[in-house]
Amino acid sequence: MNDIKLALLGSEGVGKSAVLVRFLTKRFIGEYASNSNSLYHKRLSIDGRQLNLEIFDPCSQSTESRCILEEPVEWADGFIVVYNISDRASFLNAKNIVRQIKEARIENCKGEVEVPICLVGNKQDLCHARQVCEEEAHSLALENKCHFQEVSAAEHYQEILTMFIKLIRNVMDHLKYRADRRRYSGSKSMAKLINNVFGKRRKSV
Ligand SMILES: Nc1nc2c(ncn2[C@@H]2O[C@H](COP(=O)(O)OP(=O)(O)OP(=O)(O)O)[C@@H](O)[C@H]2O)c(=O)[nH]1
Repeated sequence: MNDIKLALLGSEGVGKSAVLVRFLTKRFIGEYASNSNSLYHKRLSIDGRQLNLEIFDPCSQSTESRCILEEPVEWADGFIVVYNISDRASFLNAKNIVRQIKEARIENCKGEVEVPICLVGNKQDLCHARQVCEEEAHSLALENKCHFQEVSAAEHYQEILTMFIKLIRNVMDHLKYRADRRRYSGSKSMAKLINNVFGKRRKSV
């Protein structure tokens, strides 16, 4: 069973919990009384593989909110960065969060730049009050090699499901790539070691 850890990040009130609850329960629940960070668990099967999914949903109002970007960035394998399409400030914050995730990964993971991220424009049903056009968000996603999806947690389930599945597949590929790279560099250093120990001797035989 593979463990996959995801974190939802974004400004207060953009609908992080609503997006997550839609994915987990297929339902939209208008208000959440949560005032603390939450960790959700879900088992699912993708491409014939059993996955153990853990999803971190931080609460913006919590006193622990200062660590919102510090801990999940090290902990998570993939990120869902949410903004509200009718709130430009939340988009600018999302942009900042994407940049911070990338910077933290470069620092913590020896220059690793590729991070599975999905940029999500929520509250698509409020398009009459739109402050962020789809093209602008799409360009931001392209620049940062992120997935991008506009959704409405209030109205639709399918887009949210598709978005999660895409991100999870991306995380699975990424984890496999990292494991292969580790194995390859491990076998390369083993080959070097063997060569150092036996190489010269072999020459002199
Ligand atoms: N119109 C509309 N409202 C939404 C949508 N998603 C969430 N909301 C509303 O936005 C408000 C905030 O939603 P939450 O899911 O609590 O947002 P959050 O980002 O988890 O908030 P914090 O935990 O405080 O950071 C609630 O009143 C939701 O009902 C949506 O797709 N459309």
